[in-house]
Amino acid sequence: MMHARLPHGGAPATRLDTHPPLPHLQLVNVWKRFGEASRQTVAVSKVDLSIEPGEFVTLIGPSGCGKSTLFNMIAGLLPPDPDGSILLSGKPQRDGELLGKIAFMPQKDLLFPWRTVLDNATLALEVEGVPRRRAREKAMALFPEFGLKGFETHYPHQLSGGMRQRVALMRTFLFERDMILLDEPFGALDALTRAMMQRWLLDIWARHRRTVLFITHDIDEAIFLGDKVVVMSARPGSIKLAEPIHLPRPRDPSVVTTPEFIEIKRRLLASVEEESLKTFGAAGETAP
Ligand SMILES: Nc1ncnc2c1ncn2[C@@H]1O[C@H](COP(=O)(O)OP(=O)(O)OP(=O)(O)O)[C@@H](O)[C@H]1O
Repeated sequence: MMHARLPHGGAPATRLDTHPPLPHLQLVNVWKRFGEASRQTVAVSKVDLSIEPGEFVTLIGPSGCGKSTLFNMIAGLLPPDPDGSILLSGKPQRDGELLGKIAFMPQKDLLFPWRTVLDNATLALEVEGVPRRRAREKAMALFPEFGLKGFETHYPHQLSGGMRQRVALMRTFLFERDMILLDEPFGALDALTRAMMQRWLLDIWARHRRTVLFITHDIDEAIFLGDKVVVMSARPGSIKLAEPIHLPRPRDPSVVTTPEFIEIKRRLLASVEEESLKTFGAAGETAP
């Protein structure tokens, strides 16, 4: 957005100042502690993170480092401790205010087995109060793009793993929010399906231009998809590293064999492994 500033005298400004857009999401000193005093678990500590409008950010970290806790706080499902704040487009969000403002897809696809693919896809819209007919029209328009045309009246058990994930993603996209959180959406898929789904998701993202925060355990996936890869430390999870990925888009699968990709991977792998070893060490200390 451009704003012309008028100097005090009221004469027209001689130059235009540009104000960069506000970050879509800002986490400022975000903490989450579970339990009381001596039995307290600090799941997330002093997290500072900024995500720009339209950015695709991938989040990676060792098991149990607090990724899902962070995700739940951003989705408005869990209140952060009062130390810090979460801002959406520059506006601080008080308790409960975030709920419903961000679309999210949890780790499990949560498709209802007794509902058809179409009825699963429209679920979030129905909950929002969109009339059933309108919800169905909106969903039907997305079926070809999500590779599900012809499967509208199928039931989840009749679909492959990749198709189920596409139904869950379609439901998330249909819940029309500018920001989408995806918690390991491809974690359970075989390598080939996963690679296909990654390319497909980038394609969808390029067309719909939502802001995405994507949790993964896979470093290649994090680099291939992301504009920025964020590495979380071992619990209590904080941001250890935020690495911008300048690989050109659209990204071809062969990018993973380029020296640039391999160099980024080497750096990130060292960082993630250091944290995983801490988790591993801590588990060893408490073992009987
Ligand atoms: N409701 C809760 N009560 C108490 N402790 C919790 C609660 N939720 C999470 N924790 C603890 O907080 C820590 C972070 O958990 P979280 O599920 O956020 O990690 P994660 O990084 O998503 O793990 P994974 O990668 O294995 O899915 C863990 O030690 C977990 O046991």
